[in-house]
Amino acid sequence: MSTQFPPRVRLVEVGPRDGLQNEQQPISVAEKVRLVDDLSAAGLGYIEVGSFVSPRWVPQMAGSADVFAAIEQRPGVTYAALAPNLKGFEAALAAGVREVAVFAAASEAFSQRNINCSIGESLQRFAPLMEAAAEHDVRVRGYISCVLGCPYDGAVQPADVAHIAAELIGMGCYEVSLGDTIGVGTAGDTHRLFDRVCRDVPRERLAGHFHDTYGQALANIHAALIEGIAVFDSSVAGLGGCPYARGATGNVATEDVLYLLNGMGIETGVDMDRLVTAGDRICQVLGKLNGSRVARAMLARIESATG
Ligand SMILES: CC(C)(COP(=O)([O-])OP(=O)([O-])OC[C@H]1O[C@@H](n2cnc3c(N)ncnc32)[C@H](O)[C@@H]1OP(=O)([O-])[O-])[C@@H](O)C(=O)NCCC(=O)NCCSC(=O)C[C@@](C)(O)CC(=O)[O-]
Repeated sequence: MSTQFPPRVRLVEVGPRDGLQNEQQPISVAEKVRLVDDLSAAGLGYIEVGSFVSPRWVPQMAGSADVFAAIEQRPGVTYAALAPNLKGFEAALAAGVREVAVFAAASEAFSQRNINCSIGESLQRFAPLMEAAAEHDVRVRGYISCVLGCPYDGAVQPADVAHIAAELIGMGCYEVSLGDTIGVGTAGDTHRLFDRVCRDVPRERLAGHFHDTYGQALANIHAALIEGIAVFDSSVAGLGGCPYARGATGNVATEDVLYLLNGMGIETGVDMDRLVTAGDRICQVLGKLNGSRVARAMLARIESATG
């Protein structure tokens, strides 16, 4: 079998946002800034830094404007933030953010739990945001959660995901990231999903966002690569989880995705050693086990070599 894989993949690092949003313990602005700066120094060209959402809903993201003010903005790196509505967009704009992401869901129950409105209402809320973004020349990325299953509604139909993805693109999102929020999908599901969505949206405008709850994320990324998808979201050290999807573990670890891609000869521009160091550092700050198996293996090797 000869499969044509994309020669280059863009990694969207979501650790500082998706990774940290679920942490209960306080994390200082300085630590968040350090994480973002470590990640850009490792060569990541796209970093989701924070969220402009209600601090009552997601308290950990409350200081996002302060984080944006203090990070070192390297040329060529995109520093993005989530914005669920016009209020969030205006706050992001005031903080100097030049790229935002809106987020919808493929299931009604998750939409209600996550952003307190139906899928249709969420798209209506995005309309004035999209208008304002166009006016200020701010790029907008879109997310769809629960594309391979919902913790409340169960199965999700690929045709429904395709419909919402096409709506988001039609509204002006330059790319839509399809999120397996609870990590239940398999490689077969991933093939079927992208095969169906690509009938309505060009594959160049789609990304994959996999959580590793069932240990399937790398297999799903490989399946998506076969479908010609060349943008993947991941989180350093596998940090994360969604506050509105109980039991969902972190995103697939960036180190693990990088190891896969390096082994396939696919370019990313990311330096593994620096990335592992960045992940190790934030795990020590949080006092938690590193969720990347690659990082754990590399760190163990270094430890045994240095005695
Ligand atoms: C969307 C809302 C705000 C609706 O929340 P709501 O309560 O329906 O909003 P509202 O418009 O009725 O306003 C209620 C209050 O919130 C305020 N408010 C309203 N908007 C904002 C804002 N932007 N920033 C700050 N404050 C805001 C507003 O000003 C008002 O304040 P009050 O008058 O009561 O003092 C709320 O549900 C919310 O913030 N949800 C957060 C959802 C979230 O961040 N979830 C995690 C990220 S999504 C995710 O992780 C999935 C993803 C993307 O990674 C992909 C995947 O894996 O699936």
